[in-house]
Amino acid sequence: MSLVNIDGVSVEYRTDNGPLTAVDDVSFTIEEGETLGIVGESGCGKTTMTKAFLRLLDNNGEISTGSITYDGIDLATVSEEQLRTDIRWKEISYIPQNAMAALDPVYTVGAQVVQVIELHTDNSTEQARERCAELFKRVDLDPNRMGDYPHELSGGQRQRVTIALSLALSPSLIVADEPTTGLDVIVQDQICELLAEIQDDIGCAIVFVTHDMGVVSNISDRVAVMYAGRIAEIGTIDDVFDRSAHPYTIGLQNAFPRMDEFPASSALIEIPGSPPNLLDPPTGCRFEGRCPYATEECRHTDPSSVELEDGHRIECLYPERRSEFREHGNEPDTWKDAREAEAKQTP
Ligand SMILES: Nc1ncnc2c1ncn2[C@@H]1O[C@H](COP(=O)(O)OP(=O)(O)OP(=O)(O)O)[C@@H](O)[C@H]1O
Repeated sequence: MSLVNIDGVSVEYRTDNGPLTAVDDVSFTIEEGETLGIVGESGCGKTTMTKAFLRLLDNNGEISTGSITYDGIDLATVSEEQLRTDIRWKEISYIPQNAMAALDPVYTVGAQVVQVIELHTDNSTEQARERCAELFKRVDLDPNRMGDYPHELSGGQRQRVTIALSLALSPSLIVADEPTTGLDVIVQDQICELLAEIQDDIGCAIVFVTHDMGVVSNISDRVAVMYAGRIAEIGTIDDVFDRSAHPYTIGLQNAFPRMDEFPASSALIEIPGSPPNLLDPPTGCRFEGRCPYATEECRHTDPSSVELEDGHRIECLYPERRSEFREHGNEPDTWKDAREAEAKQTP
């Protein structure tokens, strides 16, 4: 049985310009003990999707349809009280994008971890402090830093504190939203390694959000590629990287250097254009305007999810053309026509 079942979930924000559907009818599962990477360009709905798990959405956002089932509980509709007492931290914890914003500047970092332990367990303050010191050691922070304020730590150290916090109650699922953003490459690697070690230790599942295909290929067992609020492709690392079937996935791979190739064997190719405005998404396939293989049909018909092999799914009208997409998808000329079409449209 899957740890979490996300079924037909849409998330809508109320804005001055009307409703904006940031996540649109998305379905996938999270399996026990796996790392699921969620990847896609800025604004495609990754943060919104992950915040929806714990109903941490901004005040103007709500889950408008669908269910998110964890251990028989629908996280989309469970009471705030039950979510707070039984789920957040204990079962599912969240590592936010910006560690500085997540930590309270007026309390020491140790006090913040101790408070979470005291609030959710029967531990005495003494026991909670001991547990906090253990957690600090686990994330390679000197327990003497427990008395420091967030601004006294480096960015990487602050992110280690949020990881310690996320581990405090040994959850079954840690949701990490771009935990390495803003950190230098060496610290990024260290944080990814730390998360992988922790997963081995406590056997939790991790959802790892990033816009970087290189990072996702390094850390994940499975990958969901999001585009304009939808899941363009989902599958194992091998499905998504070696048997990519959606032109968007191929385009994203072209745009990032491969972690296992240094120096890079080919020049990076950007995907022309930009994602659609989610206040007024186009009819048909959302990637149509940027896709080198798009047809007239793509402009009118919304692709539904097609399963290619066990668990490998894409939303594309042409699953049978996937070998052709793969064969030519990493050639600059393939994307040139789409670039020229885009240039013609730009006044
Ligand atoms: N509070 C909000 N009110 C209105 N629109 C929002 C709000 N938060 C996000 N959005 C919009 O929802 C869409 C998805 O945003 P989201 O932050 O989930 O994407 P993302 O893929 O995580 O982007 P990034 O990588 O930049 O964090 C975007 O169009 C964004 O502008």
